Amino acid sequence: MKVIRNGILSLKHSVLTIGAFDGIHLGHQSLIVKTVNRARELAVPSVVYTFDPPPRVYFQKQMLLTTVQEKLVFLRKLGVDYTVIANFDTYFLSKSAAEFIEELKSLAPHEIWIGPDFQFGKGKTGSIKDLSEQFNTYTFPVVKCSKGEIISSTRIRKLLGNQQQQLAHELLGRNRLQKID
Ligand SMILES: Cc1cc2nc3c(=O)[nH]c(=O)nc-3n(C[C@H](O)[C@H](O)[C@H](O)COP(=O)(O)O)c2cc1C
Ligand SMILES: Nc1ncnc2c1ncn2[C@@H]1O[C@H](COP(=O)(O)OP(=O)(O)OP(=O)(O)O)[C@@H](O)[C@H]1O
Repeated sequence: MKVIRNGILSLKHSVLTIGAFDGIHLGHQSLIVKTVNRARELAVPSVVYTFDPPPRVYFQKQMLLTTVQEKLVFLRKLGVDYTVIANFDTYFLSKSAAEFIEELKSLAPHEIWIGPDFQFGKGKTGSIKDLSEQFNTYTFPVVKCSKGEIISSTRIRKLLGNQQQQLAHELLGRNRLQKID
C-alpha cells in the first residue's frame, strides 16, 4: 500500500472511498472491502481518502480510537492500494465542497463508495448529491450490530466511556482483522 500524506496523488483510474474512518470498525471495514473488491473487478487501484485528526476529534475533542499508524496497518490488511491522508487543519477545513471535488478529480475515480449521510467541505455543505453530479457515486448500506443498532465511531466511544469494553471490541471487529493476517 502506498501512503500519500498531505500531497496530491494523480491516478488514471481508481475506485475511491472517503471518510474519517476512526476505529476502522465493522461498518468501515465492510465499506472499504467493497471499495477494494470493486477496484479489483475493474482492475484499477483502490484508494482510501482519510483525515488526520478525524474531524470529530478536531472540532469536538472526542476520543481518538485509532492513531494514523494503526489505521494504516488495518487499511493495508484490508488490501487497499493507496491511502491519502489529508492534514485536517484550518487550511484544509476551509476548502469549499466544490474545491474538494476538484481535487478528487486527480484520482480519476470510476466509482466512489460512501456510507449514508456523507458530508464534506467547509461548513459540511457538500452532499452525496454533489458528489454524484461529478462521479459515479454509490451509497453503501449501513452496517448494524446483531441487535439492529447502527455501528459508528461515536457509539464505540460512548461504549468505551461506559466501561462496555467487550461490545466496543466486538463492533471494532478486531478479531476479523486479525484473521486477515
Ligand atoms: C474539504 C473539507 C472541509 C471540511 N470542513 C468541515 C467543516 O467546516 N466543519 C465540519 O464540521 N466538518 C468539516 N469537514 C468534515 C466533514 O464534515 C466530514 O466529517 C468528513 O468529510 C469525513 O466524513 P465522515 O465524518 O463521514 O467520515 C470537512 C471535510 C472536507 C473534506
Ligand atoms: N455502520 C456503517 N455502515 C456503513 N458505512 C458506514 C458505517 N459507519 C460509517 N460508515 C461510512 O464510513 C465512512 C466514514 O465514516 P465516519 O468516519 O464518519 O464513521 P462514523 O462511524 O459514522 O463516525 P462518527 O460516529 O464519528 O460520525 C462514511 O462514508 C460513512 O458513511
